[in-house]
Amino acid sequence: MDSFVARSCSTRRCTPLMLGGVVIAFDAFKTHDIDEFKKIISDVLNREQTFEEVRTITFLGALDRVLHPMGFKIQVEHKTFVGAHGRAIEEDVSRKLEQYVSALQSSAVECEEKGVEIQVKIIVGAPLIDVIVEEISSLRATWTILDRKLKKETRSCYLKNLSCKVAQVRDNLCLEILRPYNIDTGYRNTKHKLIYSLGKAVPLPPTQEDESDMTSTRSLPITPMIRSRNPNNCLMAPPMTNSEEKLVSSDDESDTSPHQESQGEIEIGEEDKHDGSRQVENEDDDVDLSYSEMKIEAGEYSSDTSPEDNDPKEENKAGDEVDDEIQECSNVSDQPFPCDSEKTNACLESLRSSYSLVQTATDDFSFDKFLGEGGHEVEYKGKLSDSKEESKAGEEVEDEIQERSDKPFPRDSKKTNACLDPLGCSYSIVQSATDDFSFDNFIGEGGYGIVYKGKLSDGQLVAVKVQKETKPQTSAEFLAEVSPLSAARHANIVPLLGYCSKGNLRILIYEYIHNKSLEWHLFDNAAGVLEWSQRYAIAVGAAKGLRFLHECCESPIVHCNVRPSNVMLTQDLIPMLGDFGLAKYSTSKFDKQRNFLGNLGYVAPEGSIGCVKADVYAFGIVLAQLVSGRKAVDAVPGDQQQSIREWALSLIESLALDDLVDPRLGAAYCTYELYNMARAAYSCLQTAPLSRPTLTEIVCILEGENDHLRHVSSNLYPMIIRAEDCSLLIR
Ligand SMILES: Nc1ncnc2c1ncn2[C@@H]1O[C@H](COP(=O)(O)OP(=O)(O)OP(=O)(O)O)[C@@H](O)[C@H]1O
Repeated sequence: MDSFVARSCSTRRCTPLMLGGVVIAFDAFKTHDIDEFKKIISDVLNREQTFEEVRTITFLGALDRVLHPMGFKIQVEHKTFVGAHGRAIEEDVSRKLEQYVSALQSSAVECEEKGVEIQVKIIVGAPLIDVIVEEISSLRATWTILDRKLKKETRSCYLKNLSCKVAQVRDNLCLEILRPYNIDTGYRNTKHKLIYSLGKAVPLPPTQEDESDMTSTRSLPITPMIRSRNPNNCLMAPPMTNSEEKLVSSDDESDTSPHQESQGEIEIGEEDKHDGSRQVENEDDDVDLSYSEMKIEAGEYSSDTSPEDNDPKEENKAGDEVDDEIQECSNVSDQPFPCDSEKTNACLESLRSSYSLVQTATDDFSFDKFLGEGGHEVEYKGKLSDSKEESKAGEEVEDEIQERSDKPFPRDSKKTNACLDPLGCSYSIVQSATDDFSFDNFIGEGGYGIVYKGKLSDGQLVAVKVQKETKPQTSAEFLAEVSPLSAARHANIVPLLGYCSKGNLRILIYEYIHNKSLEWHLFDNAAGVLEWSQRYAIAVGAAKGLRFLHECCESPIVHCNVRPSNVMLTQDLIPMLGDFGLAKYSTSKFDKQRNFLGNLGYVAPEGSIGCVKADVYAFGIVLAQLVSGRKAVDAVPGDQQQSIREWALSLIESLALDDLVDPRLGAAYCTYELYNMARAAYSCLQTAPLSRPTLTEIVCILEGENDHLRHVSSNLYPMIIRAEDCSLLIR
């Protein structure tokens, strides 16, 4: 052993896996104490007489089943290594590999002194025994050590099929030699049970110098993950074929030492083949782009780090005139709505004028200007006049509305349209904008009110929502309640531009969103079929909007009515959440019952609608609808109704994710995004509210920030939590 060539730390870093040496085979699905593995290493190093000429110790972990992050066990077979299952397998393998590599780093020092390399390889395939034998043959092991947790009854099979020398770990952790000589088994490596593999060398612990290098490249793993690349599946390493063996043997000709590099098996970037010290980032560049987003890099995720990737400069530009609290949100990278555009501000300010202007705009809420009605409001079309005289007259007439001035509108009032009262919206403006709430301007009626389309004097289109019934409250109380809603500005939130009240009438004025609601796009016969990429983008955008309401406003805003009809779409299909925070305004028993029934498919099992976890549940239903194109509650034969939740959860639990997809899409969908959408929906639809994720977590799941799942409740992701909690025990 003393004669072994010492290698420098830098060359160890990126050394491809080596052939030969001692292979320690273990069942990677089971929990292992790393101290046991370290003891095996010490025993091998100390028994030079037995394990002569050892240059490499390979920990070969085999998986014939993996624990899906959703908590199910997946039996691995070739046919399961597709789509969502494939991703789950890949993630599990990556995670395990990183854990073993980092746990074995301290032993790498001991090995380095004796010129021995340690490497870890995780292989996936079934049956376990076949895949292990096949891989040991490919690795050309001189010795195989069978871990004590491999099934004892299979020992004779290993002995029969392995041509190399064989030892085993006994329960007292001592090594026992089973066969100290090679045999010819006639094994020809033709079974190809291996489905997928990933391996890499265990590096020495970083020196101080290395650490400073690493800080400059952020918290990248100490050693790079070496991935096999296959034209058909970039992460899949096929069993070594004869031609690959030849490739290795041709290298052997120039290097007669047993220290051979398996170039045909674990493929890395060209540079790596020549220069082992290549930087990690470059290596990742070699990974197929379609897979790069799913890469898991230990330690890179911080729960403090926002996954948002918006350009902060753009946000700051917009932020000049945005409220302070919105600025705070932009600091955590939530994109504020660019509400300071001149046009928006002018309209916003114009809408803060007196009730009389609304009255004028809608011809005193004439039926002609009636647009539609929600459960809470009636919307009228109104036409605004920008004449100063009219505004003045309106203010004089509507003294009552002056009440509102004791609750100043919390926004910048510098840009006040000269003709309007900056403290609230004039009724006459709304009245005129909606042509006195003319029928022509009626858009529709929802649970809270009737909605009218309106046009302001500067041409801006608005949706005017007139509450159908209101609880007794003063105008001041009303304004105090809605002003936080009007302060909520985000790219995925329908801006509340203004509001006014007259007597019992409560009016909310929103920006008009041109392209109808998600409900229409999913379910109306006149709508075209939304493409998969559009659905996925809508899911992510809507989640960001809801995240903003829950997590970025001064005090959290519970939407209370998350459903496709409240996801409005722009012409570019950007989703905008509307109707948020309104449920509390509904007072009549009839409306409450109507809203409850209307929302039936979206109400969480605990029956609450006024808390963030209830919003999360409803969002899970929306996700399932986006994927499947199904109604929240569908009629099934026999006058029965089936909730989308039951239907979707049973498919997700049986991992039949492809069956979730809207049949109108055929095969035109991305399996990775489907996996993320299903995973997010599954988490949202948990029965226990506390098991449901936060919106930040949902965005991470949707965008494939899988490492973040470890922050989600342990009952959903036991495997991940356990591994994290116990550094020595690896599952
Ligand atoms: N900002 C908006 N821009 C354009 N159309 C809108 C806007 N807000 C609402 N609408 C339309 O007005 C109609 C009524 O909407 P409303 O939100 O009141 O009812 P709903 O969403 O059908 O039910 P619910 O009150 O339960 O949310 C719907 O057709 C909706 O698409």
